Amino acid sequence: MTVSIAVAGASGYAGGEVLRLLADHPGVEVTTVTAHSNAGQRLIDVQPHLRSLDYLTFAETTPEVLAGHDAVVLALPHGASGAVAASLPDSTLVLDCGADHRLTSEADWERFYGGEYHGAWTYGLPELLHADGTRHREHLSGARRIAVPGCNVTAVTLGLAPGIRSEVIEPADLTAALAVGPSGAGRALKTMLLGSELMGSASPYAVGGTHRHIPEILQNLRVAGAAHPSISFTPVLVPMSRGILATITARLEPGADASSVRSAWESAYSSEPFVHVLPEGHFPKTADVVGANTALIGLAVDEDAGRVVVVVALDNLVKGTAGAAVQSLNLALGLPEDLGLPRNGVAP
Ligand SMILES: NC(=O)C1=CN([C@@H]2O[C@H](COP(=O)(O)OP(=O)(O)OC[C@H]3O[C@@H](n4cnc5c(N)ncnc54)[C@H](OP(=O)(O)O)[C@@H]3O)[C@@H](O)[C@H]2O)C=CC1
Ligand SMILES: CC(=O)N[C@@H](CCC(=O)OP(=O)(O)O)C(=O)O
Repeated sequence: MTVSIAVAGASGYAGGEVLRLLADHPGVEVTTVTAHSNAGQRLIDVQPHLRSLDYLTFAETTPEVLAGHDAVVLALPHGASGAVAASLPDSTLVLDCGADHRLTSEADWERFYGGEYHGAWTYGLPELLHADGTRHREHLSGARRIAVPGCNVTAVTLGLAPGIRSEVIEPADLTAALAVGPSGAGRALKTMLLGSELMGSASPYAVGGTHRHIPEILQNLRVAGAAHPSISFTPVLVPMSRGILATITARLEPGADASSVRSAWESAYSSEPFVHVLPEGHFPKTADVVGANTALIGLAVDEDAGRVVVVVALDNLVKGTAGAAVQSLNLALGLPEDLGLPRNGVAP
């Protein structure tokens, strides 16, 4: 049976990437796409790279338009998906690429986002290691409401969870500095601004513990077993269209060494199709993962500093959003988890 899907916010970057993956997914058919200012336009006039979807025209994003599908993917700005989702039947699988249903703490929502709190949904990070050794994918089977993680959050969580679960790193005093591409900010970021100010520069933003992904990272680290995690998180916008390179450090627990560190990460991800730990001495680049639903992890122990250094690369629009949405959709519907998901990137 083919699953019928509507994608809301399909004129944006995240929605466009969801469509690129679904277009080649053998188990689904995209029957409806919606937009806001682009409603009424043909999809391929706005997303000209999506040639096989030339039969689609953007409708308005309304509950009526989205009703009647087996699955709905929401790729709307923060605050826009809560009300839309609430009007869809419980039996419809709804995946929200935005933040509206990620945080379990209403206080965190109010502090970092504000506006109406809609409650948390099942979290869409299948590889998330729980403190008891289980994986989060078990919670996704049969789920009908899924909150897709933030892209920076995915990188930092995948980078830290094995060390926390196996108690080789201290969950307080963590640091993460991320080089991020501007596509993470969506299509709304002004093109002229990108050309004149972003190119040729590296620009920090949300410095000093203010980034809205911090509570989501801490929430995940608690799931992995950290009682009181704390992290200093600094993103830096760099001139690459896609990608995140997260450089994360953590203090070694007493008694932990290079061997126990490597074994913690390798055992956590040895069976994962989309998360790979690189051999000793190898570190990932963002260019290695462009277009792929893959996160690559490099590890080192800095003996002098007494810290583990974890470097994670992923494509913010694939493993950081659209790929995570499709992977979660597969699990929710009982399809093979990797169906329709590219493991290989594009190069150069
Ligand atoms: N870009 C990324 O790497 C990631 C994005 N996300 C999340 O995905 C969601 C979409 O982000 P992204 O694609 O980057 O953003 P874009 O700005 O590229 O796209 C936003 C989409 O939402 C539509 N839209 C804009 N305003 C409204 C509104 N008031 N009501 C309904 N629809 C509206 C736009 O329509 P139109 O263009 O026709 O006006 C467009 O389709 C966000 O919640 C974002 O946080 C999550 C992880 C990573
Ligand atoms: C460059 C840039 O601005 N990137 C965004 C990442 C967007 C993302 O992960 O998604 P959500 O907005 O859904 O949380 C940021 O750092 O906030």
